[in-house]
Amino acid sequence: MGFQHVKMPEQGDKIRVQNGRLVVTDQPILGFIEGDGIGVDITPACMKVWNAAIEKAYGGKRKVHWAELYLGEKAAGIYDGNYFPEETMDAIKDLTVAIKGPLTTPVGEGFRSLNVSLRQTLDLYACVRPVKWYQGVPSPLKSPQDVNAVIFRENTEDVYAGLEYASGTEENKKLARFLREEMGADFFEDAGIGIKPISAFGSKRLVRKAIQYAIDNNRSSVTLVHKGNIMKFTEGAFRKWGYEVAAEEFGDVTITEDELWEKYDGKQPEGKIVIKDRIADIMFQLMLLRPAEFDVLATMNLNGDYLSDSLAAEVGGMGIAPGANMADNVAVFEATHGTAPKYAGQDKVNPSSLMFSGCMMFDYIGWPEVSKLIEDAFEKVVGEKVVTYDFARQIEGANKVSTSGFADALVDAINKA
Ligand SMILES: NC(=O)C1=CN([C@@H]2O[C@H](COP(=O)(O)OP(=O)(O)OC[C@H]3O[C@@H](n4cnc5c(N)ncnc54)[C@H](OP(=O)(O)O)[C@@H]3O)[C@@H](O)[C@H]2O)C=CC1
Ligand SMILES: O=C(O)CCC(=O)C(=O)O
Ligand SMILES: [Mg+2]
Repeated sequence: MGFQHVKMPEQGDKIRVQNGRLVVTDQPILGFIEGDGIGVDITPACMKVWNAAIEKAYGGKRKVHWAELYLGEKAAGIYDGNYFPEETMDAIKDLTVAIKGPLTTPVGEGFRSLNVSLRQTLDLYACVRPVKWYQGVPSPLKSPQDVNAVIFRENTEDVYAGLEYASGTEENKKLARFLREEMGADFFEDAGIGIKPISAFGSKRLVRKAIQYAIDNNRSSVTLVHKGNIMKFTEGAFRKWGYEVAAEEFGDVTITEDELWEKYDGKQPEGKIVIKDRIADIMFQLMLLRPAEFDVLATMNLNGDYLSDSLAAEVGGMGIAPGANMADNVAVFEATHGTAPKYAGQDKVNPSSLMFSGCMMFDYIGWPEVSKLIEDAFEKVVGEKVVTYDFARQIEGANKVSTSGFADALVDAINKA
């Protein structure tokens, strides 16, 4: 495949998918996108840590050949103002696996989110965000070790679908007229209008992936999070479709919460995953007060976006929350946080969110030794109170270091492991 600006490494092999399984050689090519804002700080820092852990784990037998791809401001500089070059999409499809830094989205005006466009263009329908506590990390909870959840957030529809019509525009007036005259709707004259599509197809494939993950990883429950009491035919339908997938496709390994009590007196039977649901507002309280009751969470797009940042706060904050955008055959790993513009270029922020997204990526390609080394090094370094500013402000007597200083401390710990 010929590219205009993307330079594929001279060595290395593209990851392939055969019969639904990844084929990864010892010399894979992985795509990376630096990202806007603090991308310039965290991406090089993470590269150092990832490469050191790979070298340590495999002693030179395995190596990643990195291919830089472009989105956002860096892309605009290279592709004549184009923030979202098509060849980046082609390259990600070609490479199958990539990792990206955060990308800026203007608020209330300007272009649509590049992150959302990426997810929709590549149909990366599941945003997977594990939330767990590491020893030594500061937390506002009394028992942060009880937090061990994995959010499966639908990533392509909901109010993120881009069906939004600004107040005062012709399109808005046309739609408002239709809604009033044909549908009997009533709302203020000058309302901006957004449409929230939630489909059976999108909901079911997301919940299917969440249940499959729970099966593959020995998880005990999948909770469908929704506001179905208010938005009955979108969020309520998500709940209904979620239970349908569980019953129709995983009936032999799942039970509902009602069945748990009616048939098993509340004692979870061996080999069964409990499917339950909670209304979104109470879910935020439950995850603070009784996080141990929750495991895999399946959400629509907006609820999952909110819940991700809220849960991150329970285990150290945005600086440590990893994630992945996944389809069945393509995956783009990324931090949960954004571009934190006020810190851009200051070598200040915590690189751990992107770093742990990388760990998810190495697990995904079948190199778990790499993530194990990084996780162990992280606990060792943080245990010695060597931390970036975000943790330092929550830890008494911390030794505050820069982004690159933290990466260097991790590399040192990895080399000594
Ligand atoms: N996937 C993506 O690419 C995403 C992109 N965005 C985009 O990012 C831009 C900024 O969004 P905003 O809402 O400010 O959210 P951000 O996540 O960028 O930043 C919010 C705050 O979170 C903390 N934070 C974020 N990253 C880190 C880190 N690595 N280490 C330590 N602390 C961190 C900082 O807190 P403090 O101020 O307390 O120090 C920061 O001010 C917007 O354009 C938004 O659209 C947002 C989310 C995801
Ligand atoms: O696309 C964006 O700018 C924000 C996306 C976001 O907040 C997220 O995916 O968590
Ligand atoms: Mg978000």
